[in-house]
Amino acid sequence: MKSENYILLVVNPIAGDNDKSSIITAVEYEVSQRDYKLKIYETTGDDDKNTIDSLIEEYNPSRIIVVGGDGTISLVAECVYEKEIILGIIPAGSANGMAVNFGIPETIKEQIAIALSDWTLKVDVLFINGRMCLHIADLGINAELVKNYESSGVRGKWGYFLQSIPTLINSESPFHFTIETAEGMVNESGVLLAIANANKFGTGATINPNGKINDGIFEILIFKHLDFIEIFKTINDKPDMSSDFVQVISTENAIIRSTKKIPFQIDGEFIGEIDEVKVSVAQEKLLVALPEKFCKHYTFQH
Ligand SMILES: Nc1ncnc2c1ncn2[C@@H]1O[C@H](COP(=O)(O)OP(=O)(O)OP(=O)(O)O)[C@@H](O)[C@H]1O
Repeated sequence: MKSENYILLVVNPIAGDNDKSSIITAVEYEVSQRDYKLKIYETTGDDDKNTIDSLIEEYNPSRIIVVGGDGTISLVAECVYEKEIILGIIPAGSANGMAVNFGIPETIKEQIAIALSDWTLKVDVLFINGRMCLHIADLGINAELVKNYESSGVRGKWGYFLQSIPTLINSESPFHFTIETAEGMVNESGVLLAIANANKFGTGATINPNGKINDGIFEILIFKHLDFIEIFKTINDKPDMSSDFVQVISTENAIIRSTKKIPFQIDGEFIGEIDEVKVSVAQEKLLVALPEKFCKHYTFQH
């Protein structure tokens, strides 16, 4: 193990379809101004988790900064889970839902300053059918959108939007769900069941305004019908949380069953069609460098 103070920079060269060299140069400069050494690792898409685990063993970094999309952030989150290694995020993917949710600003300069700062927060993570979820998973129409978007070949928010109209028209919704928690059993039909650790979709739409990222609970939201006016309001940050539009269950553990297999996504990655989901929360297990305002907000609420 190396004795110097290292930061590991994990770069996904294909994320978001854009060149990362100016970001790497800017990070190199900022790190050189501090008392750190930098080790850069470019992901290959093949066995990256094992390689990053070995680099952690070898370099003992105090911080890992990710330049990539939600998929790369999740990958590194698995590597630093329950460790005292700070995760820094420089969003460079196609949708960047986690960065939106963490209130990370748009400019690279600010993003680097935050990724290197001492403002950190320990956040909850969810485990859903054994997979880590930092942000939001869902069953139903949004997962169908993610699936159609991934297979469309059109990247970015525009591609996501283009897919939404045929998906909404062709969907087999409503779906029928049974939700089992320590509090009891709930039966409900809806077009979308979201499992939310946080409160925004990758598109920026607020679906869970009361969600807190470090409270040791998660929310299950069953949207009963997706009417276009309500979707529009939700995207504009004024969600209708009335009970005829959405039912909300807050809990620590749940088993969700559906009468038929339906599309399922975690953190923007389409997983498959399933009819049973087991969810639990692990409180404050991931140490993330976040904007000062965001950290203060959650520290004082907690
Ligand atoms: N060098 C590489 N070549 C090809 N694929 C790679 C490489 N490095 C990582 N990947 C793949 O990139 C994906 C993660 O991309 P990430 O989510 O970070 O960015 P993204 O642009 O938002 O992508 P997506 O739109 O697919 O979510 C993983 O599927 C991973 O296997």
